Amino acid sequence: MTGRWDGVDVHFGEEGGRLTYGSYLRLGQLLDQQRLESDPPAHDELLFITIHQVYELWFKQVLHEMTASRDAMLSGELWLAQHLLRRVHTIERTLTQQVDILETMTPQDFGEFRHRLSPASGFQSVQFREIEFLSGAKDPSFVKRFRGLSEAEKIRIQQRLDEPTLWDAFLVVLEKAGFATASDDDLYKALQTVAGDRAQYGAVWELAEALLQHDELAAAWRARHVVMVERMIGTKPGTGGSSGAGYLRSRLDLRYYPHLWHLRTAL
Ligand code: HEM
Ligand SMILES: N[C@@H](CC(=O)c1ccccc1NC=O)C(=O)O
Repeated sequence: MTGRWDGVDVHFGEEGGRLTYGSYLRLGQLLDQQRLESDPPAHDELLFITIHQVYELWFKQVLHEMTASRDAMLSGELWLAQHLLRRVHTIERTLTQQVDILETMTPQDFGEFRHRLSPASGFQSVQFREIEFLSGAKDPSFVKRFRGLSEAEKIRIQQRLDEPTLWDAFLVVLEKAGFATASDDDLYKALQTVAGDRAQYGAVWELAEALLQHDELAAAWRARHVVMVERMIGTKPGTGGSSGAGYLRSRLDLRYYPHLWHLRTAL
């Protein structure tokens, strides 16, 4: 296609000759990654795969932003740290809303291919566990429970166990602002002072709020996921070998930043 722009002929989509929409976004590879297990194909299995792949793409983005936010805290760039966390919040809201799409699938239609999925389950999502670890909830017992990880995945998850979390980085922020954080008492004193003097500690307060928001949104996803599970499979055990909804309910009280929640009672 040819057009005119400021008197210059432009051949739309041909600038540079090589890069195209599809080649830039690797659509050939991306759109060839949805392979059904069911045979004959169950109609809803494409939706199930697509939803999970979209989740994993957003998990990758969330890890990218959380890592940069953690590093920004460590180097004292507080505005950037909260800015990136706000982007994470927006993605997290989208991830919870996506449950609506999957819930257009009925239990009967899920039942057409569910038996093919065992022993796979969301339990084995490495990026999901990386997000938990980087947030602050490091639980090495999950690493042992993974099966069939690639070498690259093993290295990645171990690295997440070894590196500082968002919470570690926030403690560094408090220390650089002049607070002691060694004991719980020190920490609550610091958080109270920040909360009570936002004129002076506005950037630190905003960061604490952004962390709490991340925690709340993760809890909202867990709550939404378990209700979806009850709707889909009732109290059946999970394909991943857990009790199913019972196991998922046992994780609902998980909080990344219990100190920030505890503080609310004192505000
Ligand atoms: C029909 C829809 C779904 C059902 C019935 C379902 C069911 C379950 C069950 C029963 C478990 C416990 C592990 C086991 O299988 O024994 C589980 C864990 C999990 N699922 Fe799903 N799930 C669904 C959709 C999703 C989606 C869309 C995601 C997004 C990635 C997801 C991510 C996870 C994660 C990360 C875990 C591990 C949670 C943890 O250990 O705290 N699930 N799911
Ligand atoms: N665990 C689910 C199956 C399931 O949802 C699933 C299976 C394979 C890969 C990802 C899954 N998603 C979340 O667990 C079930 O027990 O029905």
